[in-house]
Amino acid sequence: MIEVRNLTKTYMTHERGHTLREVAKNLIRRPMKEIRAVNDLSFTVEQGEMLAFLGPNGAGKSTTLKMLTGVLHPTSGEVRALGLIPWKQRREYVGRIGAVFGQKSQLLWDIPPADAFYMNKAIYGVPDRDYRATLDELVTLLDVGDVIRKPTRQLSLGERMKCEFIMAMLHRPELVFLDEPTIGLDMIAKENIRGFIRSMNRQGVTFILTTHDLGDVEMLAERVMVINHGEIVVDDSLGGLRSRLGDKKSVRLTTESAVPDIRQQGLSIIERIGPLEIEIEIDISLLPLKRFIREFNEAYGIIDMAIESLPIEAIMKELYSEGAKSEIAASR
Ligand SMILES: Nc1ncnc2c1ncn2[C@@H]1O[C@H](COP(=O)(O)OP(=O)(O)OP(=O)(O)O)[C@@H](O)[C@H]1O
Repeated sequence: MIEVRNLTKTYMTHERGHTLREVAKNLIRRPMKEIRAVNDLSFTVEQGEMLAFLGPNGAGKSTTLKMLTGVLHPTSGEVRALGLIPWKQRREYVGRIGAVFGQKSQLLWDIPPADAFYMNKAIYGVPDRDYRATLDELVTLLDVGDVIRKPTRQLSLGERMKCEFIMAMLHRPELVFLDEPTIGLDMIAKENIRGFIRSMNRQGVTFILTTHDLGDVEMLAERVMVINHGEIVVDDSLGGLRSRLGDKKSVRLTTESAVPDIRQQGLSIIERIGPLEIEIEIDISLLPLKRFIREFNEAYGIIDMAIESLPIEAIMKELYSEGAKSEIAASR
């Protein structure tokens, strides 16, 4: 469905300088600096996949998505999506893809979503019967029968996001790009939107999701691609990602005597919750749980304990930090 080969994008910007002297000098000379936002990306996405495309701020996600949607020309490399070259066959391509940006609205502020939907019908040339059938299905799925007739400015964020999804799906796109689709939503609204995305995915729609909300990733994605400094750091299933970084557990303990600042292989203190309460991270490949519990019980007397797999946040923190690349490469 999508084939990306050696995709690279460099931006040329003016160097400003750090000191006042440099800034003044650079105002006259205007030296240029090259920023390699995306560096030699190659990957494929199959039809029906749900790919989370992640990375820290400035990693190159938006730049990649802009090239995949055809808004931006690459400096070099190739993209073939739905059999088309996005930035060359843009008209045909746009008719087959959809996009939802949590921070940008496609609706019009003063008119009801129902009218904006009708405008999109005309823009995409959706036949009457298809339009009515799709609208009915989406409105029922998202439960927005009354909502779509109110002016957009009167809608809650959750209601507006549901309408943004209808707007993006009315022409039945095969491939949909989502950028922070649940940003700012409460838990119920997030779950509604995630449920909708899942049901569209079950119907065969391919999704590429960019988000900083790891709840979206855990609830939606099967495959996770992490980029940093414009390069792929990881491309794996969510389960594979967890095991790749070692079998880490978070242990919350209440003890009879305070646990001191200890240094032990496979163990690190995450947080001191109270004088006798502590959260510890354990890599059980280095420090088996049984041994940890025995030693801690003997030394500090365990009163209460809760063990959980390390949340995906912790895994992402490692991947987003400098040096993540070498760590992943070493674990391969
Ligand atoms: N138009 C531009 N001109 C110059 N540099 C740019 C431009 N757009 C992006 N960049 C730079 O390219 C790099 C990648 O930016 P990009 O917006 O793709 O990152 P991102 O992963 O989407 O980040 P975020 O999560 O913050 O949105 C950054 O260093 C950014 O400053």
